[in-house]
Amino acid sequence: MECNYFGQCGACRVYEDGYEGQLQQKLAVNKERFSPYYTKEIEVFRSPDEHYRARAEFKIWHEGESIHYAMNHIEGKGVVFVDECPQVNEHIAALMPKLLKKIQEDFLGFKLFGADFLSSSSGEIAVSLLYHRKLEDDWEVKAKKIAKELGIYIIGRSRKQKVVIGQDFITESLTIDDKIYKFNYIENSFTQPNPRVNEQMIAWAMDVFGEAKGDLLELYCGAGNFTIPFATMFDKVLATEISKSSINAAKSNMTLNDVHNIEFIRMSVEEFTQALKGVREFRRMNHINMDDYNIKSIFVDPPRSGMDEFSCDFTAQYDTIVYISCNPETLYRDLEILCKSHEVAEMALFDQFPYTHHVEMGVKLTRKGS
Ligand SMILES: C[S@@+](CC[C@H](N)C(=O)[O-])C[C@H]1O[C@@H](n2cnc3c(N)ncnc32)[C@H](O)[C@@H]1O
Repeated sequence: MECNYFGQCGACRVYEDGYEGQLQQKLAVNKERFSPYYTKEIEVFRSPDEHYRARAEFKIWHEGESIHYAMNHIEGKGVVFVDECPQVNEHIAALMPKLLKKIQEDFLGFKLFGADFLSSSSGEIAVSLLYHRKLEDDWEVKAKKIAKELGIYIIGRSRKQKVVIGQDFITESLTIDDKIYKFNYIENSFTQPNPRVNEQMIAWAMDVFGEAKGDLLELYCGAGNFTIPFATMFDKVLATEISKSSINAAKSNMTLNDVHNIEFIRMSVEEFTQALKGVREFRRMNHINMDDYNIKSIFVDPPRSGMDEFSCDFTAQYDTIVYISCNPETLYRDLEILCKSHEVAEMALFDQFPYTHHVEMGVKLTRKGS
């Protein structure tokens, strides 16, 4: 990857052996880490080695009359100006300088401190501009002009204010095993950053569930990224997620893909497990009869913090567990609990974050003795 700021901005690190070398380092670290639970080959899924990110967040740095995109310096030495970025997809890369120029020409830079880009693979882009000031009508007039000239959506955000120019979502298409799925991605909500690796993660998860029958329970479902493809292979899917905007997007994605066998519930994992145990009653669960479900398989994709002990014990009730993790350290911690009753049958490494030490891991667990 050609980059003028390699090893300086907080987004990437220098690896002497290029993309393949850094991937092999990450693989070696994780083989060693997970060796108490898995000694077979870890399946590896590569990323494109540039233009792989469909979303990116930059600071806006003011220097005299001019403004720059910026990232924190990796060693905490202030900021690094980022005039171009080979990590972001081609559409964001092409837009970045044009947008900055328009912001300066139209005086939209006053108290602007951040710009977040969200793009589909086909080039639809929503940009969130983050301000330390109230956005008045004249801001909206100018932002509308820029949005039209650049063919993008702009979302102006400041304290307790959100002004949407156009719309606050883009629509992404993912191809999984030759089938195309469409997803509305909402600005300011979780989406997987690397679409080509995301497609491989979903295909892998479907593959390792294999012949699993009956219904599926999914925790941390986001906007239905895995749920909607899973719905093609299970009779029914019950999926929960804490974020209201993600659950709303998940419901619209179900319609977008003409899928009807998913029940999305907005609930934290902690609330959901309390509801199932009868510890607390939730109106949001009133229309769900758990006796209608025949769940033997569970899919979890928690945030970096992983699951807590209670959620792991809950998950261990099910015979087949597929766990996707963006943090191998918390995955390892959770495996210490899950592997009391289960064993790791498959493990994969997805290089979702090239040129960083981060990886995404996938694990399939089956009940011991089954
Ligand atoms: C790594 S993301 C995965 C989302 C989705 N599976 C995807 O592929 O886009 C983790 C998700 O867990 C949700 N989340 C975080 N804490 C939660 C909790 N305590 N209970 C339920 N969902 C939670 C977040 O809102 C986020 O959507």
